[in-house]
Amino acid sequence: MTEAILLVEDDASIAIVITAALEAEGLRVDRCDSIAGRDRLLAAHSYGLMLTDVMLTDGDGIASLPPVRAAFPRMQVIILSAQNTLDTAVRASETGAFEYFPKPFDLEELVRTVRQALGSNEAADLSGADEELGQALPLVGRSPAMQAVYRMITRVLRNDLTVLILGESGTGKELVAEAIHQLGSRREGPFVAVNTAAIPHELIESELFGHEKGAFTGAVARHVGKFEQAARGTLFLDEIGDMPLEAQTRLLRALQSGRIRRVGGTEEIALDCRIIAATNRDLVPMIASGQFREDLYYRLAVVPIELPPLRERADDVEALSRHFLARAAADGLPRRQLSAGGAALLARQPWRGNVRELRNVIFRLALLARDDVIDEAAIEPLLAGDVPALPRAGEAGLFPGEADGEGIAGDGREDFATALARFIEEARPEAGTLYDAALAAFERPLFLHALAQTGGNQLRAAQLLGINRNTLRKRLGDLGIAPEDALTIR
Ligand SMILES: Nc1ncnc2c1ncn2[C@@H]1O[C@H](COP(=O)(O)OP(=O)(O)OP(=O)(O)O)[C@@H](O)[C@H]1O
Repeated sequence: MTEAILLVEDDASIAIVITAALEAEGLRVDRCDSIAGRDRLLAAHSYGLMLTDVMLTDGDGIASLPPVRAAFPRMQVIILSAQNTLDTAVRASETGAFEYFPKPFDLEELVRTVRQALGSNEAADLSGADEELGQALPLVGRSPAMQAVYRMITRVLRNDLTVLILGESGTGKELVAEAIHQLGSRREGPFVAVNTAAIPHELIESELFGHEKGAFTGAVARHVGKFEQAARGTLFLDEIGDMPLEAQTRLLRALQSGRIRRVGGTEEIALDCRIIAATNRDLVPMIASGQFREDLYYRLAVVPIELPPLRERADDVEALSRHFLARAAADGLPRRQLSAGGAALLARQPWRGNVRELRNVIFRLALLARDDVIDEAAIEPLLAGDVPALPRAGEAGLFPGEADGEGIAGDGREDFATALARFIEEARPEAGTLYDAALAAFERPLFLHALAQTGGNQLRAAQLLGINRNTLRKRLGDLGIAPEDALTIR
């Protein structure tokens, strides 16, 4: 069943037009004109998608979005705005919105995008449709190993027991943590994920516990840490095996006492979140060598859930592959089928990067394959690593060698400066055009690469590049690149 849409728009005429267009498509739309109205509807109903204006009567639709995104991570968001400034576009893209529509917009394009956004939800749902846990679980796989994982998940849904998820990188640890949150009793609260390995050591405590203004040099304002941000929800501590010892000690103290104190603070704050930790490290030898606190291990591993590597559940590879093909199609890539031979070949691979690697291979196949049916012949070159690192548009580029798929840096051994010098010498662009020509030569493979990585999704490509989406759109136009060009790689 298609999910309902929440429209937050205070311009009545625009709201009427959008509602009519979506209802004509058989979609159900609930409407409100303020942030307060939005929050009331969100608390009472479930939506697959929210369309929101930015300037609302009682506040800013973007600024008020983060808690909504955290509380309803599966709900897609499309931002509509008349404030077509760079700032609004940047802020919209920072929220991870599915799309950003500057007003006036093309109604047909909006309806198409709504369908696409809902489609990506449905694709995510398809997988778990008849699993024991019902529609909401986005985990795919019916192997005995995954059945054991599902059973463990069901055991922690109606309690707050601390869960430790163990498994190699890419086995789906974060997905399991999200599933526990979404299906569990804290689903109305936020899911806050922290990658402890990605935070500089000296900032871990302040990130987790927060700090008071002036607690240390640079602490110019009070900072609310992840524990507090996760109030009423779930705190996911990823890569726990990489946490420095002092932070482990503080974490242990927090878990033991059920209270935290901000760095530099005196006030004790009661913990109100479920803790899920994960690691791809083998903690037992780390305990033996003194790198990981044994008492913390036992605190965290109240309920251990072990995700086996994909090579030990080869039975799941076919279902996962089909699932990712559906996801790719929902993301706008060509819809592909997998032949029986192709599925068998994929199931035989070692998948050292586990499900993440399989996912990447399937997305690349969806993008690169010449035929709609993916068979052994289409898969083999990818497994052999026989794919150019940077996709090309299928036309001669400005850099020598680009037309041969070698990208900007020629044969890959040449550094960028040398390639540029060679370009200036050999391409001999007309006087006054050198800068633009060089920029185009640099941007073309870069943008195609970003589009290929994101399945042609411009918003996500812009996020990957770290540039504004409108800038990307404009440059693609200037360069004559259509997002589909990323799909034309032979
Ligand atoms: N059973 C599954 N069904 C569907 N998708 C999956 C499954 N397992 C993993 N994935 C997908 O594979 C990718 C990697 O999963 P995830 O990030 O959860 O792995 P991880 O174990 O947390 O990795 P890391 O240790 O590197 O953080 C994600 O895109 C995730 O959605």
